Amino acid sequence: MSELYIGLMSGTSLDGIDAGLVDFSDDQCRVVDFHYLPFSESLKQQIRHLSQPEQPILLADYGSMDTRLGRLFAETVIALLKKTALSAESINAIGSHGLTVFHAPQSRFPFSLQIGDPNIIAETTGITTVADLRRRDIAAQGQGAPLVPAFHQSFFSRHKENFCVVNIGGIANITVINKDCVLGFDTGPGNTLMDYWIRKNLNQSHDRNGDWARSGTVNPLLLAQFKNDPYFQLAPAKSTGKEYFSSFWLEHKINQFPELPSEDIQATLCQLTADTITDDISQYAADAQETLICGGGCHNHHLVQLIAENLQHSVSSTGDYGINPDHVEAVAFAWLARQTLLNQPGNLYKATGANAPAILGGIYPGKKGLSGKG
Ligand SMILES: Nc1ncnc2c1ncn2[C@@H]1O[C@H](COP(=O)(O)OP(=O)(O)OP(=O)(O)O)[C@@H](O)[C@H]1O
Ligand SMILES: CC(=O)N[C@H]1[C@@H]2OC[C@@H](O2)[C@@H](O)[C@@H]1O[C@H](C)C(=O)O
Repeated sequence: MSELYIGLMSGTSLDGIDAGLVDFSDDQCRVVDFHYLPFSESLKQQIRHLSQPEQPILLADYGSMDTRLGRLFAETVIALLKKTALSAESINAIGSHGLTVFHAPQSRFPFSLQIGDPNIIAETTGITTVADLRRRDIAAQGQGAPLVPAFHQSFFSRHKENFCVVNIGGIANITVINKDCVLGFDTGPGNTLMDYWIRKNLNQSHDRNGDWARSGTVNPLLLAQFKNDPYFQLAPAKSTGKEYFSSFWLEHKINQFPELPSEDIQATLCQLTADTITDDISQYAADAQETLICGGGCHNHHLVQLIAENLQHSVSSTGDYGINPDHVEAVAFAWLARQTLLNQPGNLYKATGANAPAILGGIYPGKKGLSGKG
């Protein structure tokens, strides 16, 4: 008998919505189907505007975007179900990450804000929806992020021991798994700064295969200036976001390099992402035997090559261990919803820095309430 969950993820790259339908029966994790709904350019711009730390925003814009994204998340689920010909009744629950508009775990009143109203998802699809998955961990003094390390441990440690998983989305995060401990934290920028820079200079959404970065030359002075940022020196637990590694961050750092060709800046940003990931692997996972990569950055061949050059051990894709690298985050949120409905903790509290394991999220019942599927 199948045990079906849907994971919904929209990450810091603001590219669109990932929806994964996952079967967890027999303690397995099988991706049955996947659907991706890309955001239009104008929607991306409006979301970017909402998550600019320096700009005032209207509460009305915030509220209507919460509704608009809730509807888009629901639409994505319906499109996914249509593909599979499965009914809403056959799905146990949806785990919805929402879209992070601001992450401030270190502020005086720490918070992490995800939007995409889960009431609308549950009402429209009829499926019980688990959402708001970060704030319970923050309430327990944690960072509220990253949350995927618990899933990485649960799934990938069946196949391996002594390894790292690196997710390279807008922000990059790492999970270190060995016999003695499991660690997980954000290493810093993944693709977000490279995406910004190529959008500004070449009007492209991302640096396809890393070809533009490869065409430039790394500037060692600028690289040192980037790496000088205090975030990289912080000990875990730590997490960050694109409100910190922002266009302002980059523009401020490159101010002193007005003559530098734009492709050299891209090359230096790519090196920064690679080096900060591998410096953390060397520091926190010195005896790891393999690094598995997932997230959109795995398609940036130049970046993956730089990572592999920096490491002494092999670098592979999570696809080699059963999960397509573009699916891992959505699958993890399906798993987190299941954890919550099973009354199990979802946070790896030593990774997030919380003071205890926590059952994460709010539950928005589907058409059948909480007693049955859907
Ligand atoms: N072919 C490609 N070549 C280079 N980079 C790519 C390619 N395809 C995707 N990417 C990069 O991957 C990014 C999307 O990655 P992903 O979907 O994992 O991010 P996310 O889930 O939004 O982020 P996060 O994990 O931080 O929440 C794109 O913005 C782009 O920078
Ligand atoms: C606040 C927030 O949305 N953080 C994201 C982001 O994207 C990557 C990294 O920064 C990670 O900390 C997290 O996402 C993954 C899914 C996580 O929580 O594990």
